[in-house]
Amino acid sequence: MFQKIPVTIITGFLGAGKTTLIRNLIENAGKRRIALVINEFGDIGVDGEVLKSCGVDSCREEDIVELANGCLCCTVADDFLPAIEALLKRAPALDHIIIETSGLALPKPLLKAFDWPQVRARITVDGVIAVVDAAAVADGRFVDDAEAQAAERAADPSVAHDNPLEEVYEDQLLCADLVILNKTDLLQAAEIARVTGVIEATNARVKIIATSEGRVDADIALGLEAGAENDIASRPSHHDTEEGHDHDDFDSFVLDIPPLTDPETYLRRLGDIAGRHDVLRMKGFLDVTGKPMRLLVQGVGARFRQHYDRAWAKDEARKGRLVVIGQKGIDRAAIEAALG
Ligand SMILES: Nc1nc2c(ncn2[C@@H]2O[C@H](COP(=O)(O)OP(=O)(O)OP(=O)(O)O)[C@@H](O)[C@H]2O)c(=O)[nH]1
Repeated sequence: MFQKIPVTIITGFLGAGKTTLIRNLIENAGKRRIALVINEFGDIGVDGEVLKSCGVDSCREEDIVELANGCLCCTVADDFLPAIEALLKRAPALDHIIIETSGLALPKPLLKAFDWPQVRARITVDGVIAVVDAAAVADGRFVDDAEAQAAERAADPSVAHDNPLEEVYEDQLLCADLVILNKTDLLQAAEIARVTGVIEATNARVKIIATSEGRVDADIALGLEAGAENDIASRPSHHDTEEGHDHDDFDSFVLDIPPLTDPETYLRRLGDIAGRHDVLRMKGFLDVTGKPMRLLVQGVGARFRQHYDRAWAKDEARKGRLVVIGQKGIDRAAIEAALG
C-alpha cells in the first residue's frame, strides 16, 4: 500500500539543542532511512558540518540537505518545496524526513506548507518537536516573570508583549506536539519542575520529555503520529494576522579569527564578551596553531563548549570563523575590536 512519508519538524530557540537531538535520533533510528533538511541562521553552515562529521554510518552526506541563507519559514516556496520534491524522488524511498529549522524560525508557516495539496498527498507531519533550553527558561531568558505572564494570558489570551525573543520562543512552543526539555543537567529538580509548569501554562496540550544532551527514544520522537498538518488552526501564533515576518529584530555577522596559540584563554574571553554584549549565539571553527584538527566552538549566551571535531581537510584553508547572533543593535564594532 502507498504510504505517506512521515516528516518531523524540529524547532527551538538558538542553541537549545536541536542539532544535538538530531544526532541522537539518527544514532538510534535503527534501520530507518532518514534524510535531514537543515536551515541555519548565519552564514556558516555549522549544523550541517556537525552532522556530516557525526560518524553514524546510516547518515550519509547525500542524506543531508542544507538550506542556507535565512529562514525556512520565509522561503518555503522557493527553497523548501523543491528540496522536499527532490527527496521524494529518492529510490529506494525514504522512511522519514527530519527538518531542523533555524533557531529564529517560526514553525507555523513551515507547517502550513504541508497542507498544500501536492505535498499532503505524499507526506504527513508526524509531529512538531520544540527543543527548549531548560536553563535559559529558568534564567528568564525569554520571559522575565513567566508565572505572572501565564496568569495574565489566562485572563486575556490576546495579551501581547513586544519582546522578539519571547515571541519566537512562544510561537515555537505553541506549535509543538512534543517539547524536549533539554539541558536539565544544568538545573536542580525543583527548577526543572518549575520550568515544566511554565511550559504547561503556555501550551496545555503538549507532551513534555525532560532530558539532557537530546537523549530521547527515537521510537517516541519519530513516532508521534500527530498528523500535524490536519490541525494547524489549533496552534496559535503571535504572527497569525501577518504575511511572513521580518528578521529586523535580530542581527548576525561573521568574524574572521586569526590562528590561536592559547585557545583556553581565548575561549574565556569569548564567554566574557558574549555575556557583556548579550550575544545570543556564537559558533564556528577556530584554527589552533600546531593542531591538525579544527576546534569547534559553540556558545549559547555566555556558556561555551568546544572540542576538536575533525582534521582540516587537505584542500581546505585553515581559517578561523565565528558567526555571532544577537538582537538588533548588538555592538558589532566593540565585539570585533575585542576579539580581533
Ligand atoms: N549542558 C548542556 N549542553 C547541551 C545540552 N544539549 C546540547 N548542549 C550544548 O548546547 C550547544 C548548542 O547545541 P546545538 O545542538 O548546536 O543547538 P541548536 O539548537 O542546534 O543550535 P542552533 O542551530 O544554533 O539554534 C552545544 O554546545 C551543545 O553541546 C545539554 O543537555 N546540556
